[in-house]
Amino acid sequence: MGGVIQAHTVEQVRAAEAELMARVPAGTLMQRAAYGLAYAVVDFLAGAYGRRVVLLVGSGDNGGDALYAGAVLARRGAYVEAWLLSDSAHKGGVAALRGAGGRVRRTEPTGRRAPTDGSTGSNPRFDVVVDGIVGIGGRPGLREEAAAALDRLAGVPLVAVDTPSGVDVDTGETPEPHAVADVTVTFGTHKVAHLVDPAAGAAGVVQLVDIGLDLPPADVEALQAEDVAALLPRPHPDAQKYTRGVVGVRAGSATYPGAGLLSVSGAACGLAGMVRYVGDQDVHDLVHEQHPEVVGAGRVQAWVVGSGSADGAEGTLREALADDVPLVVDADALAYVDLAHGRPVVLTPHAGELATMLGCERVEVEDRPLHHARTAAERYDAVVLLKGRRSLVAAPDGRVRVNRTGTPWLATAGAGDVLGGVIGALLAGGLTPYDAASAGAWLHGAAATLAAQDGPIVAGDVARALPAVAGTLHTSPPG
Ligand SMILES: NC(=O)C1=CN([C@@H]2O[C@H](COP(=O)(O)OP(=O)(O)OC[C@H]3O[C@@H](n4cnc5c(N)ncnc54)[C@H](O)[C@@H]3O)[C@@H](O)[C@H]2O)[C@@H](O)CC1
Ligand SMILES: [K+]
Repeated sequence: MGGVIQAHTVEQVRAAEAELMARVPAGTLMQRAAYGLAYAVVDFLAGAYGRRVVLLVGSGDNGGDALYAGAVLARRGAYVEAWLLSDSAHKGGVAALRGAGGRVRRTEPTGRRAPTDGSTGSNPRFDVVVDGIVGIGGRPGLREEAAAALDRLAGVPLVAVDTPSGVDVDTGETPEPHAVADVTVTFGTHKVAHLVDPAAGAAGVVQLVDIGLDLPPADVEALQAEDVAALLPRPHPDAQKYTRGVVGVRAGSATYPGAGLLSVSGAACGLAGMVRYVGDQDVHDLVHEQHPEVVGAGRVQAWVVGSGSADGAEGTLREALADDVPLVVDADALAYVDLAHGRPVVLTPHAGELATMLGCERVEVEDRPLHHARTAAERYDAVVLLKGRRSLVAAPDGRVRVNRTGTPWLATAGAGDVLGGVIGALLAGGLTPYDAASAGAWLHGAAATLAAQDGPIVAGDVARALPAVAGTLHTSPPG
């Protein structure tokens, strides 16, 4: 697929690096990385001359990248000071920085303060910290010296080399202290920690420097607009409403009528040929007021079940399962998800609901979202969309798509109901559960961002913005 962002594991990166290193002169990859890093820092600082740069340097090649980049910056007129956080540091890098006029200092032993200008609080001395403490060779967490140096430099913008030091690169978990970057400059490919929260939240803006690696397909990826555009169903020139797919909604109840209405609003985004609503008569009337095109019971190609279904969730799910079609199972119906075993299903829990499904605490899901989304997808043999800042769509075979669209304004009541509806429309349009969930999450986040341009939003605004977002993806019929 066109622009899809792939995130590889450390093992995959190491293998690709070894293969490439065998074919190019020694040091080539590090030079490519260092130049890419140096120019990203120049870009970040809008220049090099006269800028003050501090490098935090660990014992490995991540520190080597920082030192060589520091040499480039020093040659371009920056004041560059390296703080070596360990007894050993990349020798060639240290020599290069010294040769370019940079300063190299060993930090005080563990527990003592890092070298400073004597000032306290923020560090007006430096314009940027380059975090070369650890990269893909690091264990999660920071040694005391590294943590102390970061504390000392708190408030200074930080550019991370390859990854923010201290995060778990392959899982995106952040169990220990770690660096928090404004920009992360990574090499060869994205790593899982750049896409998956909570680590992604510590990576800032991620810039990729191509160093020529040849990589296999990744298990973790993020769709871009062009990928979503390629997935969306388009009406065939001789389409009629039934061939475009009919999505049915069984959601809402006398207690929660709005959930039914919002699920329908998402389903009525225009990407399916028809929307049916089956449920409480009062909800039906409410739906009709706002969506006169919605019809009642009949054949569907996909069901959306569970939002606001309250006590009726189990019965509603059983009724939907009587039709042999794909389903979106949300909210109250998630408690009965075993009934849907073996069916093509998208489950759409938030962290609390997933915790209940897996018999663990919500905080465990929030700390390890990738692990728990994958576990649930395997256990329930279903596509699991774990909702969050970076929603994850996990397939039973271990593949995961991370959604990067959206806005904090999307944290609003009923937004999840709209999401279920959109995914249902895409299922009815013939997408696989994995594609429907990931494209639906992308559209939903993008619609929220569009709607929030004019100020705070409610869930209905997200639904209303969906057709415009689909329009930006050129979903007009062919011909
Ligand atoms: N291998 C390659 O071909 C390339 C590697 N590059 C750079 O090299 C990095 C990987 O280098 P390395 O394999 O040397 O590993 P790192 O530099 O990431 O870290 C390993 C070193 O850090 C120490 N360490 C591990 N965990 C730590 C912790 N929590 N706190 C403090 N120290 C810790 C280890 O003792 C080890 O010496 C990449 O992230 C990238 O920045 C780039 O130069 C591009 C090419
Ligand atoms: K780093």
